[in-house]
Amino acid sequence: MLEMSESENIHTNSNIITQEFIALEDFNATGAEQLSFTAGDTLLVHEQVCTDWWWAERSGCFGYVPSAFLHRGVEDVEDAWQDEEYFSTYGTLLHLEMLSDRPRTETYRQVIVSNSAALRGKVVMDLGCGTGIISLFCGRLAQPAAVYAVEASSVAEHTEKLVKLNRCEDVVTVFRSRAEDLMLPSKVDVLVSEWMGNCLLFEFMVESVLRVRDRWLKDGGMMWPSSASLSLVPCQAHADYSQKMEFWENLYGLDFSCLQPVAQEEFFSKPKFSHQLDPDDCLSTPCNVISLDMHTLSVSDLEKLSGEFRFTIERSGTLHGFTAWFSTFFHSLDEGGSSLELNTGPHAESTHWKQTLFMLDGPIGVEEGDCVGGAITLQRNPIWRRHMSITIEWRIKRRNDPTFCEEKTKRFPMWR
Ligand SMILES: N=C(N)NCC[C@H]1O[C@@H](n2cnc3c(N)ncnc32)[C@H](O)[C@@H]1O
Repeated sequence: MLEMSESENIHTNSNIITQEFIALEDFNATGAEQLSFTAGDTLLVHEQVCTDWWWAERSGCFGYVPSAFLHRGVEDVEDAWQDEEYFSTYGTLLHLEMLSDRPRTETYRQVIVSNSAALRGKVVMDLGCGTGIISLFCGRLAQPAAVYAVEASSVAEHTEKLVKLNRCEDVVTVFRSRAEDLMLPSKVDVLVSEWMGNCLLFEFMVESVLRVRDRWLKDGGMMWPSSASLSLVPCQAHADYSQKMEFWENLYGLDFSCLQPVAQEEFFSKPKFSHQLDPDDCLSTPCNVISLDMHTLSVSDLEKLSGEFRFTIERSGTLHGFTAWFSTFFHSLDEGGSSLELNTGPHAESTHWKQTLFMLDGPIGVEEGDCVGGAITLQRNPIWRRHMSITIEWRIKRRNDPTFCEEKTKRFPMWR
């Protein structure tokens, strides 16, 4: 890596315009002339030497950087949060899908019912209330002093009517606003929200929940969900592999296999949402790879979350990939009361999220007793703030062949 003094003789070209770029992901230099950086770093590009490599500076150090890892500065991005598109999506009766999700909606109802006594006289905020069903549970199944039903999309117009129709207007007040922009009459005792996206974090509504917690939750107040975890399991996915990959090998007697690399890129380079994992396709006992405490988690923690895993294969089969899902936990307002759990995994009643499948670049036969270790990293997109990439690193060791060790890594954008 070159220091400031050495570099001035190499790239002094007065008509070069230095431009600021943001690093989309980590880059580890593989040569002295390259410059390492971390996702989110700001780099000054002094010369776009060629298409793929630019001459750049970070904190007084210079070197070549891969242009594919960089994006123009955030100020160039019109709408890093894509709020207009995001909230217009939720202004529709997309809420029917969420209301139809019985395990999800019933869990929140159970939380209110089992805490109804402790909620008496409390002030509750329902962040991102949608049609307001959680607020209506509070108004009808408990006796809080007030419920602030906060919703930024146009569905809030309907929420007002639903509050009146269900005779909750004395307790529930609807605020049509981004929660971050709220001015409230008081802090709240309970901040309840159904913020979870695919793979737990997609949409990153969780950032809004944390910012509102820091601004409006009383000291000692309750977050519902109180904690969340991401689980992972090595799995088979014969149907997906057959339908998207083997499909091309013999098409009406014709060989279309030259399209398989295209299919690999098109179907398996990104995660598959709403995957229904058959418990019999789990090759091991699932494990928690990431746990979030909603009372202490900070917004900066969201930039990069990672966890390690170590699976022992419990049944011989084909490792096609890994499947992820989340659980959320709701602590009781009563000291020592039991928590409630919403589990979106393959062994629980199916929810509208189902699970998320990460297909590897080729199936691998595994035997009982083999070991699959590694790590998963959720790297938030420094430009497109509702997006992230999930990188899975794994290594396979075979019980019957101590000389075998295959290590690979794959990065899945969700979606940018
Ligand atoms: N993945 C989810 N659970 N998404 C639920 C999102 C619901 O919360 C609403 N919402 C999301 N972020 C916000 C916010 N910062 N302020 C108010 N409402 C929000 C959104 O309009 C939709 O009704």
